[in-house]
Amino acid sequence: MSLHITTPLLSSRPLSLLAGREVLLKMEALQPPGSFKIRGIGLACETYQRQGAQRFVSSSGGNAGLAVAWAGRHLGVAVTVVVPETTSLRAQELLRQEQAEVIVYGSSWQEANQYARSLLGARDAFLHPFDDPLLWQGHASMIDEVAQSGIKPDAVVLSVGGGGLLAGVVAGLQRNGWRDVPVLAVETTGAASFHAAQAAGHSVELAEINSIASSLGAKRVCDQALRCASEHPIESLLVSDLAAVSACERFLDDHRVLVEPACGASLALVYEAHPQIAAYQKLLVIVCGGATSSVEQLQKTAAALRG
Ligand SMILES: COC[C@H](NCc1c(COP(=O)(O)O)cnc(C)c1O)C(=O)O
Repeated sequence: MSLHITTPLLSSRPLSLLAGREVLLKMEALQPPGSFKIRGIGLACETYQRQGAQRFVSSSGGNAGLAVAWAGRHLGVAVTVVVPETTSLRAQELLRQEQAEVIVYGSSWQEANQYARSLLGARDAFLHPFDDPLLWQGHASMIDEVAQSGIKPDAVVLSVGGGGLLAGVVAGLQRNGWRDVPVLAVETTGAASFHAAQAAGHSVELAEINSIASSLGAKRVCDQALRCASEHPIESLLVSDLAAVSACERFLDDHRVLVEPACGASLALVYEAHPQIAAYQKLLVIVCGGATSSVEQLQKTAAALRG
């Protein structure tokens, strides 16, 4: 019994009409903790529990931390999540709702992460939000499900934060014999760590993150994401914060599902008719989800961005 669910693969009528091509949606927003994260985090937590872990420790104030908290509650393992002061009260509330111990420490993820690691004892397992082979192996299951449906996409659209979703989807494409299916890897312009690494030809750390898509806010992508870029066709694309938020608003109307701007970034390729999608007839969008938004927050952010 896995901790994640098999999610719907929808053919979106409104997005297909808008794009003039078939747009398929892998609805990871419907995973119980609210995002795709539970696929990889669930596999990692089950593995670490089998290896004797009696506590899971995470430094993610976002959806990865929430997936760890959800997995711990279902596996009967204690969870401690260390989050920076910038973490929203809503995110902290969601973590506590899953019975996780929440420690607020530091003004950045880096500080919270260092403190989280300092707490680790012999019986603890640290769950990294994106840089762990078990995460990539678990995330790949979403592509297995697409292959099992008998539908082969011409390209896959996904969002990039630290690169764990990208690494998982590429692993899934390769293990299903789809090395010819390119990935359109999307970031917001203020969180473009993968784009910077691609341009530089090596790993790059951004000086700062400057995007409302906070769940994409990793200053440096994992090395595995760069390895994927050297062995699989990947195009790195950027969208604005406004395009990402507008996509969330339109998606809520079109499909009645609220997602974070991190997910809106991918949907924006379709809603903004990005030229890069014109080459593909059957487009698969990973609707990665995200639980730390609210309708009120989305509307406030959109209004602020529109000025
Ligand atoms: C800073 O945050 C990293 C990570 N969120 C990552 C994330 C991504 C990107 O996934 P990644 O590329 O990090 O594996 C996409 N879409 C959503 C809704 C996400 O929450 C976290 O939750 O700690």
